[in-house]
Amino acid sequence: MAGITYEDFLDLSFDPADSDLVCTFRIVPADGMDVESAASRVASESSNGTWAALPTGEGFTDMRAMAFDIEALGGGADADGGTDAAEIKVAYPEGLFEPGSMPQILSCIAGNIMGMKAVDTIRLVDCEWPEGVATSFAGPQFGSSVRQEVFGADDRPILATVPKPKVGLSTERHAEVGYEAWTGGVDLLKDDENLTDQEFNPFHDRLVESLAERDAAEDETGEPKSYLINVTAGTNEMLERVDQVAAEGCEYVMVDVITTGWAAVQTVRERCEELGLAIHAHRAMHAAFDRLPQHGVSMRVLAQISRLVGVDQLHTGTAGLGKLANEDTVGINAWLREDLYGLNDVLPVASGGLHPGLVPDLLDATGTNVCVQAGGGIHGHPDGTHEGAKALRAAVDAYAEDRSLASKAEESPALRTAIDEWGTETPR
Ligand SMILES: O=C(O)[C@H](O)COP(=O)(O)O
Ligand SMILES: [Mg+2]
Repeated sequence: MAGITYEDFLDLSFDPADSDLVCTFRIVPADGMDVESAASRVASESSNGTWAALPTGEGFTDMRAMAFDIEALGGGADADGGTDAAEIKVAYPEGLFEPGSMPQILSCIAGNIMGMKAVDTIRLVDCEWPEGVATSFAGPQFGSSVRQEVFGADDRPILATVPKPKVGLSTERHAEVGYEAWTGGVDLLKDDENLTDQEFNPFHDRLVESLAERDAAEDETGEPKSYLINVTAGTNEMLERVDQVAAEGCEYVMVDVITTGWAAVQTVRERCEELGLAIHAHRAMHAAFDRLPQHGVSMRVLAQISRLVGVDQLHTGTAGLGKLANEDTVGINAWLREDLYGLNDVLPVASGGLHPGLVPDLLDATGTNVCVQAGGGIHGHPDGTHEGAKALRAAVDAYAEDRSLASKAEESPALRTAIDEWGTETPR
């Protein structure tokens, strides 16, 4: 090759190798740019090209990505109602990637191209991960096995709750709320995404006091209980907190995976393996990447990344039923469960505006191999947290028993009250 220009990154007859990472992008070319030119610029900028023609020759390894498939999306597919939106596929050679480094991979496939003027918008929609790249990551340590192995939950989903208000509760009150919820029937107490180590509720005190209440709740109910404590912080501080969690005898840590960053999650994953802890991933800030359908990085790809870097549980939405916008919860959950070269699966977490009246429709959509989380849908119960937890547990038990909520409510006053309060409406 004497030299390369962006045109050398498009070949519609190209057949990707099994070892290539194939990415699907949805693009809207800039005004005056045809889709072929835009597609080849995407492949060029995300591998080893730039805006100018480049010399090649001695000392150069060909690491070109290739745009090889273009499908017009037709009228109205652009944000502005235009007709030139397209879905394109780009194949990246395996050697382009540093094994086991998610930041490096993303700097290629979701890097400069996200702001490139050749496209008005660009969205990384999906990735087909080849074995070499996928297995250079650890994947989940436990995955959905926690549901049965930690909690013995059989046919029902495991249940979690976030004390509300999400921040501002004292440590003592937080732990008490945990006790009320655990003894009402939830399996997991969960911190909220913005509760870490604040003066009103310091991390280590909360860890110790909550686990003391956890032990009391286990004694009272005879059921295993656990705590998703939020270790989110700078990486070194997170590792300190992970060590504290293990030392105090908890099974899990929770990490805000988008705001901490994938490299930090990879580091936490290594420490969690040494200590035998599972990772619950909260996805706060994901919508900055995935909410606008024409641009960014899809939740599907964020979920793929989460599995590769090794979280065990991940929030994937509520199949349209809760308070948050969701992208294809069902399809994402299916991907998290598919075989991926022997890597463990991920337990999907449904959270955001759930309450007992939504449980049947939710579980019809997601199946029962999930974690169901309700904050407001427990603590907002007219009779308080304990009754709220009983109501949610009754709703999932009814599903496992193949009974309607109405029939279960005849024997569960807590569920009856929840249904009377919230019905089966989706909150906003
Ligand atoms: O972090 C979460 O999952 C949310 O705080 C859910 O809260 P909600 O159940 O009250 O919507
Ligand atoms: Mg929250």
